[in-house]
Amino acid sequence: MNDAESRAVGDLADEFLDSFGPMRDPAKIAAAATVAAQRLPSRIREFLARARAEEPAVTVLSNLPVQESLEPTPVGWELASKLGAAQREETVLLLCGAALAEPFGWISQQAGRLVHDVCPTPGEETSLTSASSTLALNFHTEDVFHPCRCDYVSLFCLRNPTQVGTTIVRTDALDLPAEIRAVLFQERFLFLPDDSHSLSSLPATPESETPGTHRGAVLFGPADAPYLRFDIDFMRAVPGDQEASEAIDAVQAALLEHTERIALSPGELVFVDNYRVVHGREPFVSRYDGTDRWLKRLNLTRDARRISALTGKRSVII
Ligand SMILES: O=C(O)CCC(=O)C(=O)O
Ligand SMILES: [Fe+2]
Repeated sequence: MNDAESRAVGDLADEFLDSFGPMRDPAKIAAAATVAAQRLPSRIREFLARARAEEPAVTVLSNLPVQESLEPTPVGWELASKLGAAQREETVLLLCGAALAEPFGWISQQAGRLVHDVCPTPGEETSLTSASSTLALNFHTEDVFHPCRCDYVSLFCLRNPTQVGTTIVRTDALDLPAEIRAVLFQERFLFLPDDSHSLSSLPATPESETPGTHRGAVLFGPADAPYLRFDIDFMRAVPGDQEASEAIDAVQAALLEHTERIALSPGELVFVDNYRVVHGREPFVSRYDGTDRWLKRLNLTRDARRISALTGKRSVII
């Protein structure tokens, strides 16, 4: 966006923050953001409306406002939450996201916050969560286990001094043999909650000891341009199904052949279509000196009523 549009987004964020203060009530904030997003510059609303209609794999907004006086990168989301770090940037993400789809969160993830912090955390360097650093994050569908997982995962870059790449693979790029595709279209796979979810907040399921486990297919939707659900670290074939297990390996191998990278710069916001793209992250070295990479993250659904239908509650926090 141009500088005038960027300023207008910043002004709208300030106005929103003045009216609503820190984000305490997620349902109220999400609804208010959807209304306020109508006042974003028209070119941005049109751009995002087109993205919603045409389903591009990734959509990027650039030149969004990030304050010169941005505070040091917090060492983890808990501290960020306690400090209320980068509230203005959080609001910018919320407003832009709400122009594309509906914000929601998880009670089991980052304590039910609507906007998350993605920054390296001491002790988590090799974890399988966004708080890691030295270990690459494998390609994954965000929240692969859940039927209400987001349509878009949005990542807004505040700091990325060493240009660490977010890695992606477009489902359309995968050229899998027909017999493997046929297996992947069948519900022969178990998807598990990833380590960013606290298991105690997830419902127990009969299918497995792990709460929140869900059975489903890897490919679904349009036969000629299928949607994908995949996370090598948090899925497995139904026990005893060797063919399904081999199909998982075939997908993982294909993903590694079609890797693209997006190294976000401050002020860039990427909306990753969570049905059409899997994403991950390159490894990097964290410094914990306030200059580390820092993103804000927001989950977006195209239909929040799906959440109410499933949970039996009118809530934007699953
Ligand atoms: O840090 C990134 O670029 C992506 C991390 C990630 O997978 C996520 O936050 O969902
Ligand atoms: Fe992710």
